[in-house]
This record gives sequence, C-alpha cells and structure tokens, in this order.
Amino acid sequence: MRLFTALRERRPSLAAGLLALRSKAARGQIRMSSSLPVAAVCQMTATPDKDANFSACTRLVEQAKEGGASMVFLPEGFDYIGSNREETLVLSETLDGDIITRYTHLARKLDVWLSLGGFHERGHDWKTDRRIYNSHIIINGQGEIVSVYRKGHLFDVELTSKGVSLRESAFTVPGTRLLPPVQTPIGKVGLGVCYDLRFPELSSALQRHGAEILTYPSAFTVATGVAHWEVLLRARAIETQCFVLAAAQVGAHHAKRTSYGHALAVDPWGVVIGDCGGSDVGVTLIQIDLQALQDIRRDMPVQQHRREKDFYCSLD
Ligand SMILES: O=C(O)CNC(=O)[C@H](CS)NC(=O)CCC(=O)C(=O)O
Repeated sequence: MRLFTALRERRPSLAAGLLALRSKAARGQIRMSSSLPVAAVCQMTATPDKDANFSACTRLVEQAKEGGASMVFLPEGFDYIGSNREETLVLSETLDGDIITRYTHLARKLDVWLSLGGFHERGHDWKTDRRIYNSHIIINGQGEIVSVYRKGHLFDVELTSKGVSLRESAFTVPGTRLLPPVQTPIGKVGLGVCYDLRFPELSSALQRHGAEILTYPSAFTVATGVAHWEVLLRARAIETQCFVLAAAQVGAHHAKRTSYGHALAVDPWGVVIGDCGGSDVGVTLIQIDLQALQDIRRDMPVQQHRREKDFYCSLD
C-alpha cells in the first residue's frame, strides 16, 4: 500500500497537503496550513471477495485517518466487482445489510466521514425485478447514513474495437433524482458516480445548488480512462470551479475486467493535486482550501456569466 505524495503547488494557498511532508513543513521547507481540512482519495482493486475488499478498504481508511483525513473517499465497487451478471446480483445487499453496517461502525470507531461510491444496493422492487441501484452513500463521523445518491447514467457501451463491452442496465436501475450537496467537515459535497462524470449538466446542477466539491467514485475502463479520465475531471473542476475528488478502482478484478486507476484530486483551478497512479493500491491526501475556491469564483465569476434563461435555449 502506498501513500502517494503528489504535491503540486499552483500557489501556496492551494497546496496539496501531504502528511509525509509535514515534517518538512515543520522545518519551514514547505508552507502548509495545519488548519485546513484533509480529504483522502483512495484507490483499490476490488474482487468478488467481499471480506477481502472490506479488509483492504479498512486499511485504507485507517491509513487516511492516521494521516489526518476527516473524510475518506472509496471508489465505485468498493464492496465488490462481480465476475458476471449473476454474481453481481447475488452478492448485492440492502442499505441495512452487513456491508454498510460494517462501514457505519468503522466510521464511528474512527470518527471519520466516508464517501462509499458505487454500492450494489438491492432496489425497492428486488423481489420482483432482481435489479440493483448503483448507490453513492455518505456516512458521517457518528456512523449515520446522511445521503444515498443513485447513479443516474448507466454505462451501456459497446466499444468493440477497444475491447470494452459493458451493459450496466442489465442488472441496474437508474436513480431518478439528483441530491442536494451534503455539508461535511471538508465542505459541501455534490454526489455523482463514475459515468455521470461525462454529463456536465449534472455537475452544473450540483454547483448551482451549492456544491464546493464534486465526487465521482469510479471504476473506469482502461481504454476510456487513457483517453478521457483526467480531461473530464479537470474540465468539470474548471467549469464549476469546484474541487473534484475521484476515488478509483485499479488493476485486474477478475479474468475479464481491469480498471484504469489514477484516483485523482483536482482543485478548482483545474490543477491535479493528487494522483494515485496507474498500478498501486493506496491513498492520496489533499487539503481542501475553500477560501482559495472563493477567490477563484470572485476573480472569474463564470457562474454569474451563465445565460441559462435567454441564450442557451435560444435555439430551442
Ligand atoms: O459493474 C460494477 O459492478 C460496478 N459498476 C461499474 O463498474 C460501472 C458500470 S459497468 N462502470 C462504469 O460506469 C465505467 C464508466 C467508464 O469507464 C467510462 O465512462 O468511460
């Protein structure tokens, strides 16, 4: 397991905080603020083994907490990645099942907030339709579930020439609504999941409703990740002037599926301030500077320049 130490400074107030560097900061070699909240963006390789996945995630969360994180982000499929449709359905649970209960205890024990992206949640009509939701759950430091967003855009994609063929709608039902951003110790967090990243209408709506941090827990394919991942995340950050945090799956889950990795943190100027790389399990720790976000929004007020009502619709 690695603690990634990407520290890129656009300016001191936006410095990505890395715990390994705290001693250097203490010696005055780097400027770091001790008052800014720390977020941890994780990268893992889930398999169909739920117990093994929970152990791996527990280690990441513990490591993040030791590093000072007040909120930890786990990727889509943190519970498991099934090797076929049937296995994916059989392994699914409800929100009050064993897996989420274990995470509520972990959050309470460590007094840390959790973003659990891409939980395979048995739907309301499971008994009749055997379908699940792809749910992004926020748990607070007391171990309470405070929000459950259900992925709105399903990944039904056939890129035969690139070896990508996934039909999420074969086992998943889409969510029906966006949720208001959640006030957390690191700021107001807007919820998406993976493929939702490709739809700027979603990020724009969350921003308009107060989001300061956008989150896209993901399990991107290698082919689409190489081509699109970083560009999309940075674009969403620049357009909305939000931090964008994207925990990710990396490596081989089973014989037929591999994920791109590069769990990323982007600041509201579009600078990558944390990157877990393309091969290892680990966590990147970053500081969330909301004053810097406010400064960017004040100096370049793009949201006030939007012409939702009179311009974009003028072609309709
Ligand atoms: O299947 C599971 O168990 C968990 N769900 C996923 O991994 C989902 C649906 S198949 N993956 C994506 O959305 C990839 C998107 C992507 O790669 C892109 O937008 O390019």
